[in-house]
Amino acid sequence: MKIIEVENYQEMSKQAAQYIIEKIKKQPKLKLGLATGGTPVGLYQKLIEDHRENGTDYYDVTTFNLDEYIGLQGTDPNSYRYFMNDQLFDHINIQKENTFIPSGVKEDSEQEAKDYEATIKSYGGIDLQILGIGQNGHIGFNEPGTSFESATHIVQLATSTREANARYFARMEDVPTKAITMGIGTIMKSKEILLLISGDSKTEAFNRLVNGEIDPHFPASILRKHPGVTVIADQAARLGVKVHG
Ligand SMILES: N[C@@H]1[C@@H](O)[C@H](O)[C@@H](COP(=O)(O)O)O[C@@H]1O
Repeated sequence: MKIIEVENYQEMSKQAAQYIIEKIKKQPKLKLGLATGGTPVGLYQKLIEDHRENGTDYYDVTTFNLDEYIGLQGTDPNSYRYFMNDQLFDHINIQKENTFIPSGVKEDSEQEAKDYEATIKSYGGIDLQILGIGQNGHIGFNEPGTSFESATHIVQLATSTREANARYFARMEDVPTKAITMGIGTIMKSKEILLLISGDSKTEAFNRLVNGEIDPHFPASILRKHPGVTVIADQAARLGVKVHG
């Protein structure tokens, strides 16, 4: 696991954007895995700025998002489809039909999970997956205890995750209790992974990520076994953490 130490959120976002832009230049048909949450917002802003100023071309890029809430339509401002359109897709020249996000409103969500996994496979898999990390080590919505081999599936959200995401909703009761997420196995099949970690609320997660045991109770720990992982961590997230080994 390669760790890039940066000073702050802005710097993390800038370096992550550069990383993606370089990749797209080399591989215009990049299959790019994307994440939601507060962490990648700055990265998406940098990509938009760059697209405006330098014209980086997304026409042939295909994207796959990690997850979606069950029960929210794509037009719901709290859905991850809405978030992605609003924060990125509406501002670059990507073809909307090439942006995949699992649906949270299919009648048969188990089938939707299978179909999503099959779609990723039919495109030859993900070249570069962007990840954030939850305080409890979740990646996508893979909560502690999820099998490292899991494919896209339906999850019951941990109370701590619902609380952490409640800031986006009017009331705690409005936060969905379930989500559909790529599995840890799906994420691990990505050729390369770029994990972003910022802020003092993530210090413990950063410590466990780089120094802890590889254990399903801290899902992100499995990333240490992936040969192509880069972590960009800002100073607040690294505060006091020594990287061993
Ligand atoms: N499903 C998302 C994750 O993909 C994200 O990494 C995590 C951290 O969010 P944030 O970046 O807001 O701290 O929260 C959510 O639960």
